[in-house]
Amino acid sequence: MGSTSDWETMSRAADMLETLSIAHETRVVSAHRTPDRLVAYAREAESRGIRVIVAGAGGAAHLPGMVAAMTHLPVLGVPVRSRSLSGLDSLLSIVQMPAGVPVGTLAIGEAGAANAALMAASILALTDEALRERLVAWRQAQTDKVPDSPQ
Ligand SMILES: Nc1c(C(=O)O)ncn1[C@@H]1O[C@H](COP(=O)(O)O)[C@@H](O)[C@H]1O
Repeated sequence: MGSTSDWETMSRAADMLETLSIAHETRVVSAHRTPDRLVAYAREAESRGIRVIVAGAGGAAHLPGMVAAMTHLPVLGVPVRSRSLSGLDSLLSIVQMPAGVPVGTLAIGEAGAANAALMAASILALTDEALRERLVAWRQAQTDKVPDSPQ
């Protein structure tokens, strides 16, 4: 994430990864404030064994796109809700990538963060049968919790 202030949102992704027993790390990396850290993180991620990167940022959210420019790993972007423009700025900054450098962009805020983790799980489950089973079970539990009437 671009700032510690994003953690309230991005912790939803970490919680979901925890729930699905997916190994993960959390880092604060900013294209604007820590550009050298960004370059090192993006360039070294694949060789460190990372398989999917979830990048959350708000406002002028260049982080996901810059990471995607420097790695061949899948990058999932989460637009964090901003104070001034409620995250519309974050969304547009992340989603409007030029052709050739994709960022899989999720919804603004907590739902987007949780869904980024679920999307990462789906990607990883393609080559991990045990994870696929945990993901299917989680989805089924979600379905089972939905009442068929409001009262
Ligand atoms: N969008 C970016 C980037 C980046 O894109 O690299 N780095 C920080 N930020 C964002 O600035 C917002 C305000 O940050 P502060 O709360 O630290 O002032 C955060 O949502 C962060 O993601």
